[in-house]
Amino acid sequence: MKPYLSIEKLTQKFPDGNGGELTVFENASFGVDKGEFVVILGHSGCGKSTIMNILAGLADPTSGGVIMDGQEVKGPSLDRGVVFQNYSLLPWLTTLKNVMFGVKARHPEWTKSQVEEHATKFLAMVGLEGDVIHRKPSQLSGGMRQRVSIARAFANHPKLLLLDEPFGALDALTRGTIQDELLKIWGQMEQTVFMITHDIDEAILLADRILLMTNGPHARVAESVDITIPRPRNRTEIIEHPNYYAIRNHLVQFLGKRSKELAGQPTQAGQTNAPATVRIDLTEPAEDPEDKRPALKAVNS
Ligand SMILES: Nc1ncnc2c1ncn2[C@@H]1O[C@H](COP(=O)(O)OP(=O)(O)OP(=O)(O)O)[C@@H](O)[C@H]1O
Repeated sequence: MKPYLSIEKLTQKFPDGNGGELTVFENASFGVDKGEFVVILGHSGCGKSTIMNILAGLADPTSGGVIMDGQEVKGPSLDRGVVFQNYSLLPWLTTLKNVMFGVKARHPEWTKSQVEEHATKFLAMVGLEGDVIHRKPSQLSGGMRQRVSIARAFANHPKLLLLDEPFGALDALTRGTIQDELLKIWGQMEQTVFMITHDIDEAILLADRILLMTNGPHARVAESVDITIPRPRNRTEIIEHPNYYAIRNHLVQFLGKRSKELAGQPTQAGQTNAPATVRIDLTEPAEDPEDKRPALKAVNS
């Protein structure tokens, strides 16, 4: 059976500025299940934002396509919500009205008070209550603005929520608090999320699965790493889990070394670049009682 979101043989080429062609990625194929939180990690320039723009329907790939819930993704739609690093709030509307704006578009049949109640509920879920919701974005801190964009995105309950480095502009303390709020709100809804980040610890905290991209050009999604740490997760306790550093080391090693080694290998005609599944679980008993090595399995490789 096809996954809820299916990325099929996606290829992106751009003019390289010298009359030639830059192949960013080729035949990238992977799936995301309904309600899954998937994070993509890779070095600058490998094509993460390009994939995100295609998923959002803001750009067309050179070839290949994206199927979501049985339909091909074509152009932007309310079914796909995007949260960017720069908040993209409407500056002339209050916090509450910024959230209501999207809810009204999604549910045109709702009364004004239904829309307001729904928006207020989601703002409260990210800790914005009272007078603050009647302030305009310019009167809020960066962290508060990002909370508003998260509340707005979740309040619309899109089929797919795309997060493009949403915490990149925030200080570490605020970032931590909002990560917790994001986890809380995500835990209460069956929301499919696809997120870009450069922060390995953030990726482990939030994701069900992390997709690892090799360096470009000719980048590919080489691995899909299962995050074998039970939920609910919490920033301070997660590091105590036996799998935490084993997973972290695998990711660091991939980004530091293997992303370069695997880079730049053009695909054969017709080849599909599906990622290998990696599952690291030190809590699983080793098959051979004498074997004390970490349980590391690669499937489909
Ligand atoms: N419209 C465009 N025209 C030409 N080249 C482009 C265009 N958009 C992106 N590129 C090139 O495609 C490659 C991938 O860019 P992309 O922004 O997707 O990378 P990224 O992985 O998101 O990087 P970062 O982590 O720095 O945001 C880069 O080499 C970039 O220069």
